[in-house]
Amino acid sequence: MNGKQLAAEKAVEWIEDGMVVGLGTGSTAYWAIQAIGRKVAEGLSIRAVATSIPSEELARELNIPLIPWSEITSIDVTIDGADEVDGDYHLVKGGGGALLREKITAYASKCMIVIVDENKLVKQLGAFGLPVEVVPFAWEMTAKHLEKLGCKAIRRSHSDGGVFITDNGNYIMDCHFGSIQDAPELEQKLQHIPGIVEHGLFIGLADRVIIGYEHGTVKVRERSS
Ligand SMILES: O=C(CO)[C@H](O)[C@H](O)COP(=O)(O)O
Repeated sequence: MNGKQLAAEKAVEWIEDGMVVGLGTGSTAYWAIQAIGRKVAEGLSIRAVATSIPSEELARELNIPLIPWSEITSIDVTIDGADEVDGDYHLVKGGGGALLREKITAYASKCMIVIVDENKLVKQLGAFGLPVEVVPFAWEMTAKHLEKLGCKAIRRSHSDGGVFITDNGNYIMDCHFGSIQDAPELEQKLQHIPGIVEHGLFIGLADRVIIGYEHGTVKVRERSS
């Protein structure tokens, strides 16, 4: 098992019968969805919501019962990956472009479990370009406002050059800060720019971080509230 799979297998231990579960997005969340699918096949009774169309499709393939958002008031536990995690449980997310649905899901969750391999742990956020979802209207202007915060903002494309469009019909600007000195302060600044739908800084949302190491061990870190 690689570090991502180890973390995912550990995380599903927190899922109990009757829970509403949030399914994350990405190559680490993939392993968690697989493990949940296995448990459902063995008789675990849960209901789930997904953070992206690919995760929803995977859940369907594995017969994980999905429910509409209109039928729930909160989520018991969400298991999702991250692109960067610092020592204060601040995250950068959105490498897979699903940050808006991921943040809606994390915010609605009683417990957000973040699963990563050791490569995602950082002293300071920002080496990974911060994904910011923006509406297509006047996106060039929104990019200029983003760059005033000290980054280089690049509209995300596919390898064939086509513009990346999110599940919500928006663009992603990857904002290269190099290092983010004060993530909560940057979060506040981002809230004020019109045109931004959501950004990939997750502050105060992660409750537990599970780290899988290549040599086969797993560490669990709990955030004290
Ligand atoms: O935020 C995400 C998708 O929007 C992912 O959780 C993040 O990009 C980590 O992905 P991976 O587990 O593939 O490294």
